[in-house]
Amino acid sequence: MTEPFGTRLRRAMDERGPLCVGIDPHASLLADWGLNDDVTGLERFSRTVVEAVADRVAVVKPQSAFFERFGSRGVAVLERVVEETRAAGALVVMDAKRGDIGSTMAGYAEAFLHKDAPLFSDALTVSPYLGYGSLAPAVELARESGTGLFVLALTSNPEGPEVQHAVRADGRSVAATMLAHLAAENAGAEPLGSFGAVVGATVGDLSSYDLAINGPLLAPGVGAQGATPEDLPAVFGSAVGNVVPNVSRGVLRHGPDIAALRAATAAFAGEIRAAVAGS
Ligand SMILES: O=c1ccn([C@@H]2O[C@H](COP(=O)(O)O)[C@@H](O)[C@H]2O)c(=O)[nH]1
Repeated sequence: MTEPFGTRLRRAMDERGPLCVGIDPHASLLADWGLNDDVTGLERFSRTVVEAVADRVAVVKPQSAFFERFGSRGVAVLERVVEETRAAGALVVMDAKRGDIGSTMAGYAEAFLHKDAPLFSDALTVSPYLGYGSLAPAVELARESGTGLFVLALTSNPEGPEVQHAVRADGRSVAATMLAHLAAENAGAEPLGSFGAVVGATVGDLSSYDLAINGPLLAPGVGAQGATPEDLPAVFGSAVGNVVPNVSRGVLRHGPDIAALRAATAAFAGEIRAAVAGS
């Protein structure tokens, strides 16, 4: 029986620190690395990042969009990235942001969370904006396969609040409702639940939100989007110990040199550790 994702993630965070490095092969980054904007460039880029970081960070988050844009050959590269990352000891959070009616959601869940799937990942980002209940097949399969979900709650982009801050008839915001659903999923889980929220490090004051969901908080926005490791304690308060900060371009812009990628990763990891320890 596979250990639950939350258990595996807690251990990885304790051993390696909480940093998640994102693999986002933007066309502009491929060019900066001297690579062509084609499948060969994609493969060289992403496997270089895996070699540089997957043996030292807790989590790697491939951004599926940048692989899908090359069609089946790009997805084949993504399969190798997942396999090599897991072999090097990091957990893979597949950032594919899937969300659909329940019957179709079952298909997406099979694609990423079934142990025999070519893209089997430790966790998947999902969108609850067809209604949280539409995610039920993914929750069920995640429980069976020892994987996890990260549900978009308070995203890092400036457009998010128009949906996520909207107030429901019961007076709760949409985002607070998602957090409450996650707290219910994770009730009783130890040391950490497997059902996390995506909460951007850029979103500012979260004091009106209950982030105590007993699950991980994936926090994109550090680096290129303007948030810093020092911002984390103020944004996440007492939940900061469960935060998995993601940095993609902030690390990737230092490539293709492996030593430079590792130095940038170590610098972010150190700043995050110091900020969390001092909070
Ligand atoms: O709210 C969200 C949810 C996901 N993301 C993703 O994280 C990375 C951020 O990349 P940076 O280069 O560090 O800005 C990217 O894959 C986004 O799709 C997010 O930014 N915000």
